[in-house]
Amino acid sequence: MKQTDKLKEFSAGQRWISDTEPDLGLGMVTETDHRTVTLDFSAVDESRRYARDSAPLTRLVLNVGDPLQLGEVKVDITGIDVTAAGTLNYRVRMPEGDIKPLPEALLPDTLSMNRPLDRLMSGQFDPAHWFRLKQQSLNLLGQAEASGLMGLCSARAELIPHQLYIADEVARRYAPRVMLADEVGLGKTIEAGLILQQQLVSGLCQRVLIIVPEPLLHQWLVEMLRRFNLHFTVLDAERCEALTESGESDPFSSTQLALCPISLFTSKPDLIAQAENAGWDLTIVDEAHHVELGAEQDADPAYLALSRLAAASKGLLLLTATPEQLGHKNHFALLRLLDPARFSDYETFVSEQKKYQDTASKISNLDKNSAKVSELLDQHGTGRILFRNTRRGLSGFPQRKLNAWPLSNQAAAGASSQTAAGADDNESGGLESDPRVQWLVQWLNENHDGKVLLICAHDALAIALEKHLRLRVGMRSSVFHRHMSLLERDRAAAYFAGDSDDAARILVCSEIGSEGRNFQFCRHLVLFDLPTNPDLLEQRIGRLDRIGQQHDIEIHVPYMRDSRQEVLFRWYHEALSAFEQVSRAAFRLYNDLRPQLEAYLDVPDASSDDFNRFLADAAQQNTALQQELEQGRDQLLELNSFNAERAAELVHSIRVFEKDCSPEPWLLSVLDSYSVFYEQNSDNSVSIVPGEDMLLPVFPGLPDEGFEACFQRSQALSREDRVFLSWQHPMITGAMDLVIDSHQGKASVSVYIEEHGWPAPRSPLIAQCLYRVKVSAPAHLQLAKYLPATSTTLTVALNHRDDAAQVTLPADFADALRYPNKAATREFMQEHQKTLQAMLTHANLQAAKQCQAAIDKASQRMLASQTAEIKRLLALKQNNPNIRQEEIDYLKEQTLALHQCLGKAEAELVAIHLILNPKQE
Ligand SMILES: Nc1ncnc2c1ncn2[C@@H]1O[C@H](COP(=O)(O)OP(=O)(O)OP(=O)(O)O)[C@@H](O)[C@H]1O
Repeated sequence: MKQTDKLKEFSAGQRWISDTEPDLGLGMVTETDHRTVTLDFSAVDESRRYARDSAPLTRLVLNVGDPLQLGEVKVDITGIDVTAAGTLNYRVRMPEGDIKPLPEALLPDTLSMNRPLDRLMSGQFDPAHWFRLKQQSLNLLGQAEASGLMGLCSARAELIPHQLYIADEVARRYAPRVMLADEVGLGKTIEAGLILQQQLVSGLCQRVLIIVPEPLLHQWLVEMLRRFNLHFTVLDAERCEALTESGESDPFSSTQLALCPISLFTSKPDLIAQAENAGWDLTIVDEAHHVELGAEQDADPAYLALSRLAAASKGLLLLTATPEQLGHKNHFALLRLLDPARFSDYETFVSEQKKYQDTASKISNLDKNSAKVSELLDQHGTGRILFRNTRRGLSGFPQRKLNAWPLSNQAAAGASSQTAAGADDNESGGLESDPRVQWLVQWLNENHDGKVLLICAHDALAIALEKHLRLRVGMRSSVFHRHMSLLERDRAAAYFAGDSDDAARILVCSEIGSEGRNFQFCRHLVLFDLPTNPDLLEQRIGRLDRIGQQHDIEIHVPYMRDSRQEVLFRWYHEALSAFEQVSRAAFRLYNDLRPQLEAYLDVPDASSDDFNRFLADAAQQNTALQQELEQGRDQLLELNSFNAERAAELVHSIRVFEKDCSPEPWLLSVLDSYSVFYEQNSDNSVSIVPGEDMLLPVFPGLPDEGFEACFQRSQALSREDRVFLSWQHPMITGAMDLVIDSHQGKASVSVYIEEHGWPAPRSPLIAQCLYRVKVSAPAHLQLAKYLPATSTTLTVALNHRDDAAQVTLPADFADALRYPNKAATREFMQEHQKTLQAMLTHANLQAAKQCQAAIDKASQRMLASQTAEIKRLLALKQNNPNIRQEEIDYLKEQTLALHQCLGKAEAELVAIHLILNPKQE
C-alpha cells in the first residue's frame, strides 16, 4: 500500500521504498539532516544517501485490516498511531487474539504486501485491462532490459557511430577512468553524457561530479538536461556560500548530480576536502588540458585540486580535444590523474611511447577485426584509457576553405600592428585606420549571406572592435569575452544564434571566451589575428567545424604583408597546412621549431629567402612526421577508438530496438488507464496534459501545464521544443514503476458473457496468473545484464478429471468478457475457493519450473561471461599495466555476489486475472 503522495518529512525509523530500485526491499531511515536522508536497506545490505528534495522514495503506510506476515506468524493490523517523532506505531492482532504494538521499524525488510490472492479474496479487484497493463509492462520492460541499450538510445542525439562505439566500450567498465580526446567538435560532451547515462541506467554509478571551465557551466547544464534529461545542480562559489549561510556544512551532499566550475576549487581550496569526501562514483572534467604543471612540478592549483578529486572518485572521464596543447609533459600529467601508479615516471612513459611503431607495424599486417588486433591494442601503452577520433578517420565532415586576404596599406600598417599588439588600446580611432577593419567592413557590406564569427586574441581588442562595428558602422553585432558574466555570454550567444532579421550578424570573440562553445550554425570564420599555439588555432576553427555544420566552412585570414601576421599565416598555411585540415603533427613541429619561428616573428620579413627555406623545410618535416604518426601512435589510437563494424552493429541494434520496442503504444494505454488527457497530432507528436479526473494527483514526469512530446528521434532532433519520450524519460520510467508496483491490476476479475468457445468445458473458472522472477540485488551488480525483467503468464482451468491444466485463450477472448457485479462475484468465489486453490497450486508449480529454467540460463550466461572477462583481464595484465587490479577484484566479487543473488531468485505471483463462467456450473 504505497502512498502516491510524496510525504518528504523524513525521520529516523520510518520505512520507505525506493522508487527507482524497488528490489532493495523496505528501507529504514537511519540519518537525516536538512539536505539529505540516509536509508538502510537491510534485505540487501545496502545503504543509500539521497538529496531530500529529490529523493526517489515512497513512504510505506499499511492500512487497518491489512494482513501481515511476521516470520511464521500472521497478524492483522487493527490500528495506526503516529508518534511525535513522525514514525508510525501499528497495532496488530496476534493469532491468539491479543493486540500488540508494532513500531514500523520492526516491519520485515522484505515485506511484500498486497498479495494478489489477498486482494482477490477481500474483494479488492479491478477490471481486466489493469491486469493486461501489468502484463504488457513487464513484457516490454523485459524486452528493453534484455537489449542492454536503454542508456545508449535515450539521448536526444543523432546516432553517431564513433560516439556510440566509445560510449559502449567505456560505459560497461566498472569505474571507468579514461581520457576522451576526440578532435575538437566531434562530440566529447555527448560521449561523456552517453557513458554517464548508461552507467546510471545499469546502476554502475549514482553520484556524479562534473567540473568545467566556468564559461561552460550553463552549456553543460543545458546539454545534460536537454539531451539526457539529467538535472544537475550547479554548485558555484555563490551557491556554496548561500548553502553555507543557510546552515549547510557540506554543499556536495545536497545533490546526487553536481556541476562545478574548476575555479570553485582554486578560489575556495577548503571545499576540496569536502568534495573529496562526497563519494563520487564518476567525475567528469571538461577541457582538462587547462590544468598546467607550471614551472614548478605540480604547482598549478587547478592541477592540485584535480589530483585530489581524481584520486577520491571511483571513475574519471577527462575531456580534451587538444591533450598536448600545453606540451607532452602536461599530457603525461593528465594521464597521471587517471592512474597515478601506472603513470608515475615521465621518462619511462616516454620510452614506452617509442614502442608504438612496433605494435603498429605488427597490426598493419593483420585483419583489423581479428582477435589478435584487439589483443595487441589492449596491450599497447595508453590503449584502454585514451580514445581519440579524428575527422580523417570518420566521414561526412564539411570542407574547410581558406580565404587569405593580404593587405598592404603601408600608411595604416603602423596603426594595425599597434592595435594587434597593444591589445589594451580601446580607441576606435586606431581601429578605423586598421586595414583589417577596413577590409572587414567592406567584406561584410558586400557579402550578406550568413553569420560571421570573428575571433581575436585579446578581450580589449574584441570589445573595441565590436563597439566600432556597432556604433561606427551600424552593424548588428555581439561580443564575447572573458570578463562577461555567464548570463551576459549566454545572452550574447543567443542574440547571435537567433534567425530573425534583428539577430546579430557578427559575433566578436576573444580567444578563451569562446572555447567549447557551439557555433556550427555559422559558416564564416574571420581570424582577425593568429595564435602562435597551433592547438589554439584548431580550437578556434572547431567552433564552426563541429557536428551539425551543414556548410563548407569559409576561413578568412586578413593580414598585413610583411607583418608578424604574415609570418604566422604562412607558417600555418605552407608549413603546417593547418587551416584546411587538422594537422596532427602541428604541435610537435611547433615545439621543435619554436626558437626559429619566434626569431622570424620578432623581425618579420616574409619575403626573405631564409624564411622561405625555413617554411619549405618545415613542410617537409610536417609530411614526414604526419606519416610517422599515421603509421605509429595515431594508427593505434584510431584503431582503439573506433571499430566501424562494431559501431555499425550498435547503430543497427538501436534502430531495430527503437522500432520493435517503442514505448509509444504502451504509454498511450497507460495514459488511458489513468485518465491522463492526450491528443495525437497529425505529425506523430502527442499533446499530454493532466486530466481533470486523473486517477493520481500527479502523473510521473508530467508537469501541471502538460507538454507536447514525440517518440521519434528524428522529430526530437528537429523539434527541440518537444519532449523526447525516450526510454529514460521520467514519464516512461515513472509510468513503468507505477504500473508494475501499483496495487491496481494485482487482482482482476471478469465474467464471461458470450458463447465464445469457452476453452475449458468443465471449469467454471479460468485463472490467468502473471509471474515474474523476483530477485533482490543491489543495482551496481547489473543483474539485468544477465537476467532482464522476466515474466510469464500461465492460464489454468480445471480439466475433466478435476485436475488443473493449462489452457489457451483465443486471441479475441477479451471481447467476451465484462466486469462483474462485485457482490455476486465474492459469493461465487467463496463457493469456488477450493477450485481456485487447486488451479493456483498448479500454476505456481509450473511457474516455478519456468522461472527456474530462466534463472539457470542466466546463471550459466553470467558465469561464462564473467569468467571470460576475468581471464581476459588477467592475461592482459601480464603485459599491460593499464589493467587495474581493482577492476579484476571487482569482477570477482561481482561474480560471487551475482551467483548468490541468482541462487535466491524465485517466481513471484505479480497479478491474477480470474475469469468466471457461471453457466459452466
Ligand atoms: N550525436 C549528436 N547528435 C546531435 N548533435 C551532436 C551530436 N554530437 C555532437 N553534437 C553537437 O555537435 C557539437 C559538438 O559537440 P561537443 O560540444 O560534444 O563536442 P566536443 O568534442 O566536446 O567539442 P570541444 O572540443 O569544442 O569541446 C555540439 O553542438 C553538439 O551538440
